Amino acid sequence: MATELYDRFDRDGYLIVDDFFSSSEVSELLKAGRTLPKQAPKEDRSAFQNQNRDKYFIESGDKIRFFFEADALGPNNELLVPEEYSLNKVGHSLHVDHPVFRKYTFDNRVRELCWQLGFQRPAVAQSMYMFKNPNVGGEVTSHQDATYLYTEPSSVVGFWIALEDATLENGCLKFIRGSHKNGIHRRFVRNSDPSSKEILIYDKPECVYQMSNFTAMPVKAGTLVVIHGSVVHRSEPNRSKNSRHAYTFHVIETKGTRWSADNWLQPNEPFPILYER
Ligand SMILES: O=C(O)CCC(=O)C(=O)O
Ligand SMILES: [Fe+2]
Repeated sequence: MATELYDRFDRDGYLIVDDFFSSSEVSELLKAGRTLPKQAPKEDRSAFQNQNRDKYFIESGDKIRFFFEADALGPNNELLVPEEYSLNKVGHSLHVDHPVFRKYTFDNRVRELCWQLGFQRPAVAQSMYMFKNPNVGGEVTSHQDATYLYTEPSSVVGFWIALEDATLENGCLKFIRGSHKNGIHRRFVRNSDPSSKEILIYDKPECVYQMSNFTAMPVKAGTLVVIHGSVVHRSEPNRSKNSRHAYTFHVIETKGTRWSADNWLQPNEPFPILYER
């Protein structure tokens, strides 16, 4: 592949595509996202931070499930903030089970971009709506997406679409430019120890990355950020008054690759494909 777009992605490990969705399309996605908190469970609130011990997370691959911000819940899981500001994210089957998110995930512009990146038979493995709400919106610690969504050989690419302006104040994405060239540093896998309470574990300790190596990527609503599976990225907590909603989904190559049996996400049906070359 010798497109300029591919060359930039290959050099940096990420790609910024301005105005990927129009403002009226962004409004439709935002409206769908803003109705999600009303559908969240009123009891049995599962904070995102409890994912290791939580079956709620591991079973969410083919469901629309709700993950609360730790700072939004009190000791008895009561809401400490208004319902609309309480969620960290919703995942992981919006691209299958929600008509609006399905429509934009399987949009021809997404297919075209996958084509330009060289995908042969791309499929969508998962999707998430990220809220990053004012005050409570937590940090996303430095990571590589291939740690969580691993194919052999690695092929995952994230599509992250800002539905509100992402700024330095509300926790825009930050990247270590070029870090996708240095391999996958650790994996998040199903625990083979049946006696352990932890269903999912990391196979290696947390990596330490130099904060000064990160480049912040503030973007306008409607911008697509394409994220290489091996590029190190993060986002800071939102301590501002503005939310930072985003819709994100992950594409994998299904031709000539194998989905890892160790991944937390194990599909009951084949992942839906975008096209076959
Ligand atoms: O929305 C964020 O802050 C992080 C999202 C992310 O890491 C991803 O979509 O891969
Ligand atoms: Fe990520």
